[in-house]
Amino acid sequence: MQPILEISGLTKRYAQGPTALDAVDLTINQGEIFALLGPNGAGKTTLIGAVCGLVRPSGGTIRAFGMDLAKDWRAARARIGLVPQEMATDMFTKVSDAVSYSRGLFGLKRDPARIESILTSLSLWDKRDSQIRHLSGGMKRRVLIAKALAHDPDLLFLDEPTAGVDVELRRDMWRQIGAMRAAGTTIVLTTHYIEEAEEMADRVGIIDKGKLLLVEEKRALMARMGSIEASFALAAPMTAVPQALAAYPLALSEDSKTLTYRGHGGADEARGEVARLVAALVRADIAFTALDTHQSSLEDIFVDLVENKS
Ligand SMILES: Nc1ncnc2c1ncn2[C@@H]1O[C@H](COP(=O)(O)OP(=O)(O)OP(=O)(O)O)[C@@H](O)[C@H]1O
Repeated sequence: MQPILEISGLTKRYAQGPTALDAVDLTINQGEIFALLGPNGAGKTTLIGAVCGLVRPSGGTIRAFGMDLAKDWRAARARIGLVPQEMATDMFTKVSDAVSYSRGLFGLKRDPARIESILTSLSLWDKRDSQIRHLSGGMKRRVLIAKALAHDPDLLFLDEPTAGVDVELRRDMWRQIGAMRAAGTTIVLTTHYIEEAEEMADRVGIIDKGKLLLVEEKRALMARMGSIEASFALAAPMTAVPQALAAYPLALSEDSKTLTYRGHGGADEARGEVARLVAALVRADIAFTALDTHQSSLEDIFVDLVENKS
């Protein structure tokens, strides 16, 4: 895959604050959805700000589309879109004017057909003549996305796109983001909703206290660090794990009534292993009355990583 953004040794020390970014190296590939995960204050917004020209780095380099941002700033920035956390637009502006204006900021000609297409794709066309202040919180979020798309960026940053929105709108936003990727846009989003990264990202980066702790394919990460626990409630208590099941990592509870399996791997592997174990129990004539399984999620992995480093 072609790198579209190459960040190297990026450091930001705020004068009156902490080291918000500490020598971050990160490459974003063309066409991917990359989720940057981290707790509050981890440095996510600072990282986006450095790429989008809102934060002046203390050190390091950023190359976008092969251009050094420090030198070819304007040309590189023209191909980058940013959906910020908060709206800085004049609330009295009409939706379509706000989006047109954003396009104009990048020196592009007016293009009413393009604005219509963006507004339609975000279900905002009906609201095109409404002043932004009259829109619901969810609609305002969509306006932020429309404004970021107005100059047809190739690389789009979304800073906490679904913070504080209801579940329905969140799912809708995920669909929208999926559609943008399908249309060829590379997407970097920050989130502290792990479910969001789990649902959408191709790759995940975990940042904490300004340091990038890990960058990995989501599937590989979940397969490498994932785990599964399966507990069998036994029909009859047993005194020890039978020899026939010695090959499985099993533990018997103190009351001898529950047999628990703890294994590692991704969802598919884990399901296969539990299915084999069930067959082995049946062959060994061990009856159980209930089976309870827990598959670790990206959330468990994230908590493990961030807690172990702090
Ligand atoms: N303008 C600033 N001046 C001083 N310190 C700052 C400034 N902006 C951010 N910080 C600090 O830098 C650190 C990183 O902040 P940043 O906003 O990048 O984190 P974040 O991961 O985006 O957090 P959140 O999820 O809460 O938005 C925090 O400790 C924050 O307090």
